[in-house]
Amino acid sequence: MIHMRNISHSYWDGMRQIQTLAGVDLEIAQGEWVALTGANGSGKSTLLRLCNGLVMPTSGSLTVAGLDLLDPEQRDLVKQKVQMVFQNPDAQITGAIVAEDVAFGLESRGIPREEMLTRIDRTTRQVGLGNKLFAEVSTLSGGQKQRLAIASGLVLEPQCLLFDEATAMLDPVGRKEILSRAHDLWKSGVTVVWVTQRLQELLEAPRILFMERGQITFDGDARTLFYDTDIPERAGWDVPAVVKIGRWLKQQGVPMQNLPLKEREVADLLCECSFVM
Ligand SMILES: Nc1ncnc2c1ncn2[C@@H]1O[C@H](COP(=O)(O)OP(=O)(O)OP(=O)(O)O)[C@@H](O)[C@H]1O
Repeated sequence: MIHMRNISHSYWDGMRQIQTLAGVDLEIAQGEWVALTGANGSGKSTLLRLCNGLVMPTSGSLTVAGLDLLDPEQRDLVKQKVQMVFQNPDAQITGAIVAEDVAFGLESRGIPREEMLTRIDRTTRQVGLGNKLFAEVSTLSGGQKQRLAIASGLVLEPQCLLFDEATAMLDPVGRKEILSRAHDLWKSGVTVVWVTQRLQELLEAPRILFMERGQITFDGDARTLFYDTDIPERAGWDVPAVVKIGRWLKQQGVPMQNLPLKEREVADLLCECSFVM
């Protein structure tokens, strides 16, 4: 789905070049859920924006959904296939009414009216806004606005959704809601790249990318990241209790593949250990 070869990128800040990505290689297959994390300024947003042509690499090759992003005509097609959800929904909502906002991308692509209505109806339901079609956007909660932003991307039937800290401005309920909608979409076959600073979201991700100074320095699963690298310490993370207990269990000889990522797994392991002790 996403193939990056030796991608570099830099910004010109008016005085000098600021290198944001330095020789990134990355393969993401269709249907994967990939969590992307790293310190502020490590290059996460730039990497994400490259994937739908919002920024262009300084060097390297990049294809998304089989299309070459360096070719301007193919780039326009990629922008349909890959949709992005930003941290602040207000920055991407353009309509005053829910249906109007969802319709915007379809109108600009000349989709026939009949099909537009079907798609708007389907996607607003998919994100739980079926009963808000004619509501004014200004009356929606933060979580509802973020769901509207997802619907407006989803209505274009993308193969991939990029979430750039899309839950950072939401309360725990709104956060759960968005995560669960994203999960449903992933289960239906959409590729998801999920930028986050939340360790809980990393623990639940099947694949994690960790970025440092414009490079991907870790690409693997949560067990390896939390139990077999010094990244949590290097990144200054306050690891969750489940990992603290897991590290103790590791010292007691529990094999890597059994180390817990969920609270339920801790309970199971402690029960087993108490039989052994
Ligand atoms: N439009 C821009 N012009 C100049 N420099 C930029 C621009 N956007 C980002 N940068 C710089 O590029 C580097 C990488 O930024 P990027 O936003 O990709 O990192 P990030 O990991 O997403 O950070 P954050 O977690 O703070 O969003 C930073 O040093 C940033 O200051």
